[in-house]
Amino acid sequence: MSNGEKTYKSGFITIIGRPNVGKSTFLNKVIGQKIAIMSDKAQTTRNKIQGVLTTEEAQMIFIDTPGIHKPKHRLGQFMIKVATNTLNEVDLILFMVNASEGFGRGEEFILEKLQGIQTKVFLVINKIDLVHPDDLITIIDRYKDKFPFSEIVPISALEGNNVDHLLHTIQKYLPEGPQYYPSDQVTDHPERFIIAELIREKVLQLTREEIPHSVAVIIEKIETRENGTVHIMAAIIVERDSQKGIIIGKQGSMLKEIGKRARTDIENLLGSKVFLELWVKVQKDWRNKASLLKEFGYREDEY
Ligand SMILES: Nc1nc2c(ncn2[C@@H]2O[C@H](COP(=O)(O)OP(=O)(O)OP(=O)(O)O)[C@@H](O)[C@H]2O)c(=O)[nH]1
Repeated sequence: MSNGEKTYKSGFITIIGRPNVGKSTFLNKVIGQKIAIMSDKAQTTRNKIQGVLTTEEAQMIFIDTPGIHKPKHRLGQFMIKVATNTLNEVDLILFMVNASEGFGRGEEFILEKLQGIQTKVFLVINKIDLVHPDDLITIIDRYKDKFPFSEIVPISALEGNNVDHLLHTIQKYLPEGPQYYPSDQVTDHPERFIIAELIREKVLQLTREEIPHSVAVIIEKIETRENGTVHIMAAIIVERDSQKGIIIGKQGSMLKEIGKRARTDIENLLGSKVFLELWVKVQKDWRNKASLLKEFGYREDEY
């Protein structure tokens, strides 16, 4: 464009990294807690959009890359080939690592997957609030030789340090492009997914370390009754009987609390009264049972 006017930029970005490195924290920081629901839009894209950041200069669409984070399970294997396709199709990859943890097999696995990928990769070193600045140099040196990263950006997603700098750097690398989504859209997750995540979040919050992140929530029914109340039936899937006991709690007290807190959030989300029915199901080793993946909503043709 002439007169020095800036052109609009947009692109698809995926954040990869081992569990717990802070991917969700970063996205929440960037996108905020606001969730716009688009219930009438079918989930037809292969990859879930996790959030959209729209500014006057650019639009960044963060998408998930299923299959790259959890190589140990068949769930991962099942989706790994699609992960590779996704990595080649996005405009930028953010490889996030935890500054307070050493380089491990998880990182190595991901770097192997990145070999031969055409897309540019940033190394995002998160949780710098946990390390001494001198150590940061050592961490950077360690990673620098392992992969030709386009940029190395240390941040603290939790405290917000350097997050703006990362966003500016991302913007520099994005191609010229249109604003794909309306400005007020932050995510296109269907309601089902968000509701499941809200329930899962309460399970993890209230049970602290006792229930692993692999706990799944399946929304079995969402129904709007004539009086406008939304009835939701959801199953919390755990792998062990002992975990079921923890989630139910003494005389059902834990499950009741999970339900109460989740209901409040869901009511805020939907803007209507919600009747939430929760139950806990033990499905041993569910992540390794390929036949069950379909039941849990992972369909090969979607990924
Ligand atoms: N000190 C510190 N903690 C952080 C930072 N970012 C994230 N965390 C914490 O690290 C933990 C994991 O963060 P998440 O954002 O859930 O990590 P994730 O990568 O999305 O994890 P998965 O969903 O399991 O893949 C949480 O307890 C966060 O509060 C950071 O910059 N500094």
